Amino acid sequence: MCKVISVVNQKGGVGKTTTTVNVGIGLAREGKKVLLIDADPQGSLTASLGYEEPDDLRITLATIMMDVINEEEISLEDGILHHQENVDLLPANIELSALEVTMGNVMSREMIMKEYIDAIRSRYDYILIDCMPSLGMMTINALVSSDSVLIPVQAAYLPVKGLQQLIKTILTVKKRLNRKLAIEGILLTMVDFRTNYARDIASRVHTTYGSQIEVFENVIPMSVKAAETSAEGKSIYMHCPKGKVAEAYKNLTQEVLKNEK
Ligand SMILES: Nc1ncnc2c1ncn2[C@@H]1O[C@H](COP(=O)(O)OP(=O)(O)OP(=O)(O)O)[C@@H](O)[C@H]1O
Ligand SMILES: [Mg+2]
Repeated sequence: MCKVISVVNQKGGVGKTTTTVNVGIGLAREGKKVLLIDADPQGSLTASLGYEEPDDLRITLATIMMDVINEEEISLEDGILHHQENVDLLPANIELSALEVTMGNVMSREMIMKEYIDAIRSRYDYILIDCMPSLGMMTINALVSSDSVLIPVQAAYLPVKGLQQLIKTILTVKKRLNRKLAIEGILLTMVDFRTNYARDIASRVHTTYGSQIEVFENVIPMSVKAAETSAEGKSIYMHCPKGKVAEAYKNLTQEVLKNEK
């Protein structure tokens, strides 16, 4: 059985892409068959897996979704790239933003990505979708396609308001479009444990959301090593295998594995 997880937060720069890469490759290292989908026109996931010029790619998520809209036959191999660390990638580039505009007039526009994912999901154990920093139609499509949502939150401050908006959107999608949608958990990223401030925030997340929503036990420490990986085109496990970020993502991967399918 395949589990589809969207990595979502409408706030930018909170670690969505870094988490998608390192949980995705973490799951692959545990023997799981993994597909990563870039659902951000910035193409950061695509670039951080080593495809430095996403705009040069011919087939991307946008092409596939356009084919779904036009009811064209899709070959499931189309557009899938194979990364050296044993994950597959469906890339994205700037064309995705044009598609988001086009989708405005399409019938059942929230269900386009789901149609594709439902067709391909039997080939994988996990599909992770790296969402863009907005709650627009592309992110709604990802939520509709998913079994659960992983929410990275930057621990530098607690954006309570932003999180409430996000949780409201998730609950609306759950009510109207995707009954089975669950919240995988809130993940604290870029945590600096040298400051008490970070500890405060960690405990505030637990008190504000802990009972209602799972907060992952593992948090991701702030480290320049994490920032370097995106430029290297590989995971933290290859870039700095003995570091604390690799250890944190490894433990987080175990938590994800433990969560029921
Ligand atoms: N644990 C960490 N410690 C230090 N820097 C990090 C860490 N995780 C990610 N970064 C860096 O912070 C920046 C933002 O991370 P990332 O791209 O993963 O966020 P994002 O939420 O996907 O951003 P966007 O909203 O633009 O898609 C990147 O430069 C990344 O390399
Ligand atoms: Mg990103």
